[in-house]
Amino acid sequence: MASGSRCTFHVRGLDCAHEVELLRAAVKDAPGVENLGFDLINGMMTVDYQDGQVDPRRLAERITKNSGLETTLVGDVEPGAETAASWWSHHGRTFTTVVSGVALAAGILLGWLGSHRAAMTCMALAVVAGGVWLFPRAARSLRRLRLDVDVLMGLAILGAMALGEWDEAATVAFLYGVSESLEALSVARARRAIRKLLEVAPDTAERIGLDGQVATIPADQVVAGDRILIRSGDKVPIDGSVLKGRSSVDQKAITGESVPVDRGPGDTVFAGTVNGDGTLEVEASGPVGDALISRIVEQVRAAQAGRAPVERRISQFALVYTPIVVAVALLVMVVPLLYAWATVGGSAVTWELGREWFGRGLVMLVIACPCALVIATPVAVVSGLASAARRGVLIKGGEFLEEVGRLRAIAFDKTGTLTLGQPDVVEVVCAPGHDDQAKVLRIAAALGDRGGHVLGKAIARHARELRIDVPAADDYTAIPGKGALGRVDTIEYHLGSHRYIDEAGLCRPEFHDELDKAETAVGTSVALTATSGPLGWIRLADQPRPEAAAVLAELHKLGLRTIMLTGDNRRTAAAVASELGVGEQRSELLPADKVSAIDEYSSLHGPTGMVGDGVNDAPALAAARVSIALGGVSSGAALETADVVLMADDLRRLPWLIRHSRATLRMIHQNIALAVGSKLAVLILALFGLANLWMAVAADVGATLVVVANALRLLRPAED
Ligand SMILES: Nc1ncnc2c1ncn2[C@@H]1O[C@H](COP(=O)(O)OP(=O)(O)OP(=O)(O)O)[C@@H](O)[C@H]1O
Ligand SMILES: [Zn+2]
Repeated sequence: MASGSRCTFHVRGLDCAHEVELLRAAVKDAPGVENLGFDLINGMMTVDYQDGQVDPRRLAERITKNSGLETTLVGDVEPGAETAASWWSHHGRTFTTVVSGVALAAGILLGWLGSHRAAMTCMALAVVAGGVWLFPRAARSLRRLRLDVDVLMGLAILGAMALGEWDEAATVAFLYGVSESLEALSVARARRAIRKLLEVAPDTAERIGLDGQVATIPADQVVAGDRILIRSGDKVPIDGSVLKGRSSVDQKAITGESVPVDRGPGDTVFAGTVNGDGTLEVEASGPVGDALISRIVEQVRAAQAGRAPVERRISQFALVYTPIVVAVALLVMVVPLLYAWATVGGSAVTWELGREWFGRGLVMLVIACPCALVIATPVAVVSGLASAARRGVLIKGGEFLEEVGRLRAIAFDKTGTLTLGQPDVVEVVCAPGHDDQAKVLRIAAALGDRGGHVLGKAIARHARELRIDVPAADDYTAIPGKGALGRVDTIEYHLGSHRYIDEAGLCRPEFHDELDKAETAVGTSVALTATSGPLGWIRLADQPRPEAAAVLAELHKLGLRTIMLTGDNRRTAAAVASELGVGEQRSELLPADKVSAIDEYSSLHGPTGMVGDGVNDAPALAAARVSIALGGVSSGAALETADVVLMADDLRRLPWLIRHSRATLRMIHQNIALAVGSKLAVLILALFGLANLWMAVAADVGATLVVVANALRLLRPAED
């Protein structure tokens, strides 16, 4: 199979669902093109293609020619050209709409004053000004036999002119201009909101030179290893680790919570966060482009480029809806005439009758436009994604926003998710017949040091705190969900759950009973054995997250079921579950068992999401309808793999996320109902000859306006 490449284009005027259709059509037959992505917020389009089959520059020319939208390959644009045409590309539509509106108003006024010729001229001007964008696009669509908004509106305007209804034609042209400007404005609004996310990092940094002199340089010139001075009250310009100084840092830009965190030598600070009252000297970990905030912005950008499933369904609906309404419109235009001719005869087919029904048909052509309907979803989705990002919740696409809103249950991993994941050793116990506690700790630490398991690492840390010399283990092998084995001084040892050493045949009856008893105490006991038999066990205790109980209670109030999935032993699991008030719990699960538990739970209770810390729960996260990772600030891995990332190392945003997703879904549904309802109302009025063209367009524009305004409410900064 040929491998694929991706190229990105800047498309001038790409800011609504409508242009997306034009662009899709423009590349449809190009060989080698595999997948298209659209970023309405930044006016970008990405094309995935098979290597060697597509010349991106030629493709840009082709798209420009076929769609009429000026398309340039990113990297090819000279900065000068960008600004030259930009006033027109940004404000051109608004400008022509205003001209059209003024001409229309003048025309109406002159009409009242009885100056009919002058009024007609003004109306004609209003049509031309309102139609400069519309007619060329409509012509292009017609050539490709596409019935889109432009074609329908264009036909309505021409039809009205044919009937001599100049004021109607002018009104339609003007109102359509208004609706287009509104769409562009609403997208510009969302675009700004996302850009604001980026702007949290300052443009300059203060670099400390080798001679100790401080120089102000552009932030994007910082490279890994630079020493950066961050004064009290300043924003941090780059990600890095503190070399000198101590201060509190407000991480709101990243986590959405303005709880200051203490930072001193060795700690990490992030670009975009705000330094408190100390001065810090920081070693940059890399260029600004690699900073966490840049990655978040990149993810949000990519997220809103995709289409949410509701959006896709609406587009499909529009694809059917429009031709049907157009067909009805045509029937309305001809059937009454045919009927009159068949029943009464040729004399009944009068100019008056034709005019009447032709007019009603035109109204229906306008109703056939799916505008408000199509814009209803993307604006809501983009607003929803952007406002979530502002609160430290990174959602990887509209589909996940939608899925979260539909969840019926949430599964939680235990360690690191419902608990802090920082276990401490509370007890080291020797097996019957042994008495060297230090040896148990030393060997366990040697194994724990090799792997990445929290329990093993905690044991190793504890041993070092007691100044025990931890030897290096050889041939370390981890057995996920069970334990690990390895060699210390050529002797093989096993470290793991009681179940693991039972299954490995390494347990002994007396030890078994004592360990069983010990497991009634708080915490998790990890057993250590040699091949000759048990040496002892180490009990570790982890703290529940302080916010966990309240979060679980709130989720229950929101009507969600909760379940805890853990590899830990039954008693510990039960103790944690009852302390926190988790709905259900399953224990002693291997990673694969967690996957089947999620599947089972989903089929019993409906869509189930999974919350984990993204460290060792990847399979279960992947199995869930939506995977939610917490602690984006502390684990970069979570940022890449989970569908939703709570940037703070904290569960409190979870109920907010549920409410937010549900609110977004509700808003989308309201918007759709509104758009469809207003169409239906006009349709019925039109059938009875009670609606005219401007009413139909006004209903469309009105609905678009309300729908967009409604969706933008999601961007409102709220206290929570
Ligand atoms: N590398 C290891 N070192 C020591 N013990 C281990 C190791 N791997 C697993 N265990 C043992 O197996 C049990 C289950 O481990 P596992 O890593 O599956 O837990 P988990 O499912 O991640 O826990 P939780 O569900 O609480 O997050 C642990 O409680 C521990 O006793
Ligand atoms: Zn046993």
